[in-house]
Amino acid sequence: MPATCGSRCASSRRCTARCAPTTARARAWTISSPGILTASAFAVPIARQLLNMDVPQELQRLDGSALRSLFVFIIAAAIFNFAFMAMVTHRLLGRLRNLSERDALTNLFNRRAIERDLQREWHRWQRRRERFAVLIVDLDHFKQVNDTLGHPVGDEVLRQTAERLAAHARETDEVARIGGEEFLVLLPATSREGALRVAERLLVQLRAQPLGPAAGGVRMTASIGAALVEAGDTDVAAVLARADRALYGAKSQGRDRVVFLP
Ligand SMILES: Nc1nc2c(ncn2[C@@H]2O[C@H](COP(=O)(O)OP(=O)(O)OP(=O)(O)O)[C@@H](O)[C@H]2O)c(=O)[nH]1
Repeated sequence: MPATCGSRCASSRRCTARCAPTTARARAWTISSPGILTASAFAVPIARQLLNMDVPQELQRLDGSALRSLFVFIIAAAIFNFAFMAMVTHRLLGRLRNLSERDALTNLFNRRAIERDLQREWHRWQRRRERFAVLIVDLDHFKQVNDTLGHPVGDEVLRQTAERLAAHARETDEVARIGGEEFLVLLPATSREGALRVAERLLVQLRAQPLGPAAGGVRMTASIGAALVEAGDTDVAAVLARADRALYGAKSQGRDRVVFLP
């Protein structure tokens, strides 16, 4: 278990609020506005040049219908260019967003993304009294895998563990990698019993089958600290602190188990 576990929730960086619905548009504007301003700065002198230009003799000789065709062609080319650039920008923004929200090794949500979603659930809880639970899942004795089979196999263990967690969480739950061998499962709109059922299922799925050959065929277990949002909680950090303490309890009681606090 990382040494920082106990202090995690005291950190304001971990629990920073990000308001999901408005940020995507705000981010897109922040990224594209310098481009728009630069383009405008160039557009004015270029337009002046064009207005001052003499019409070439070849163009002067064109009749009405040829001029119309040329005009239509120029407009069509401009529209095509605009649509193409808009599509490229849209794809790039999508990729950027994906990169900023995903863990590079496992492709699960990263800490930043799950913090945003934790805040969203916190607001739901405050507005509608909809309870959410968190599970902190920490692999047992993972260091031994690295020490005996090497770091690349350790990485594969993390990847395959991530796949199993994601495959056996509920459709509406979110799984994130928040540290080396530590994962967080966010369970929206749930009860203590519901969260316990999911936690037990994840433990069974991890220990039931050894991982694949690329992960050394090792059989991994995990310890889970679980917590449900309570009336006395002042923020998300309070819930995470309880899950952290529960995880510590699961480790000290012998690992491969879930402990629920309070
Ligand atoms: N392969 C690999 N190892 C990592 C990564 N991130 C962290 N680690 C290793 O994970 C190990 C975690 O060790 P510990 O915190 O002692 O945890 P543990 O061995 O699972 O022990 P318990 O949690 O107490 O059961 C350390 O050896 C880290 O170097 C990673 O991305 N890839």
